[in-house]
Amino acid sequence: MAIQWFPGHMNKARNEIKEIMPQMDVIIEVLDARIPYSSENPMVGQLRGDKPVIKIMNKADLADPELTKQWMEYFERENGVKALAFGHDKANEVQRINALCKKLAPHKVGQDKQLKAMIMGIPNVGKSTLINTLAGRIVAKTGNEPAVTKAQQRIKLEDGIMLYDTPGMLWPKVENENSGYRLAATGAIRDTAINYEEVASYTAEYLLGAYPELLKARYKLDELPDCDWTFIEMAGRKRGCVKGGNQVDTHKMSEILINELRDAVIGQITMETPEMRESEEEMVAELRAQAEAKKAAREDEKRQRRARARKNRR
Ligand SMILES: Nc1nc2c(ncn2[C@@H]2O[C@H](COP(=O)(O)OP(=O)(O)OP(=O)(O)O)[C@@H](O)[C@H]2O)c(=O)[nH]1
Repeated sequence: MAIQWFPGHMNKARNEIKEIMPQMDVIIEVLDARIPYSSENPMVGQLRGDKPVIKIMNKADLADPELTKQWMEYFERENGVKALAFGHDKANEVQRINALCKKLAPHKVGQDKQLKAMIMGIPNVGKSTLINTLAGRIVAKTGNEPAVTKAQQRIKLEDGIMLYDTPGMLWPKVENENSGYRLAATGAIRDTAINYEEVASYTAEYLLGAYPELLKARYKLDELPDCDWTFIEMAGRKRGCVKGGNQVDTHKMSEILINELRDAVIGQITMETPEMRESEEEMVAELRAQAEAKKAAREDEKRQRRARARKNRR
């Protein structure tokens, strides 16, 4: 599934971040705890240099607590990275972020000093909600639709911290098709850009492997389906998604599955593990290398053709 969704303000954001990054003391990266790999912004890795990063595993109330723990340990193995998990109730967490910022940039703590923290995150991870909680007032617009945050702003927090907000960003091209499905399933991609049936099929296959009992219980299935489409069939009938000719309305059942996954009514589900990240990164690197080799071969062929033409002209 190719993702055709890249608002122009995201390009602008990249340039803005590049420009202000050198002044920053700490980067706060907001992730969706259900997809910690796919909701990572590649710009953080590309532009951070050796700046400390706090990874916020947001929406942890919707995610699998055991996997959230594993992800945090995994992230913290990287130099200068700390991870915190936040759910809906963020008010109690403000002190934890402030204290961590200060711990990571102690040279910016004290009278007349200002610690600059940049907050980054792909659309709809809950960045604005977190900013409002940190600020203790409404400074950022929140909403359930991705790409609500559009302009950059600075927010003065207590304790001498200046928070730099950046517009929501998704990367220019999602090279990993599986990430595309998971971003769509959890709601990071606009609904108009997704094919419900494809996303539901991917989701059902993943859930059958990782959380079969939750699926069985939620959809009151007597037995475990053997594949994604058997699941859509069985669950569709249980839910009364049937149209003319006693056919299952697969589109309707697909919508139900995705909406129930997003609302966590199936259970606390995480769609990625650190192992998946490792293997998919390898796959992406391989695909990239293959594409580059193909491009080099094409250019080589062109060069040879030009050389032959020159020779023939002589
Ligand atoms: N369950 C749950 N929902 C959350 C949490 N944090 C935010 N949300 C919801 O997620 C949705 C998106 O939140 P926003 O704060 O608008 O997200 P954003 O990252 O600023 O989005 P953009 O403006 O598109 O960049 C809203 O419906 C929030 O209520 C959380 O910790 N748990």
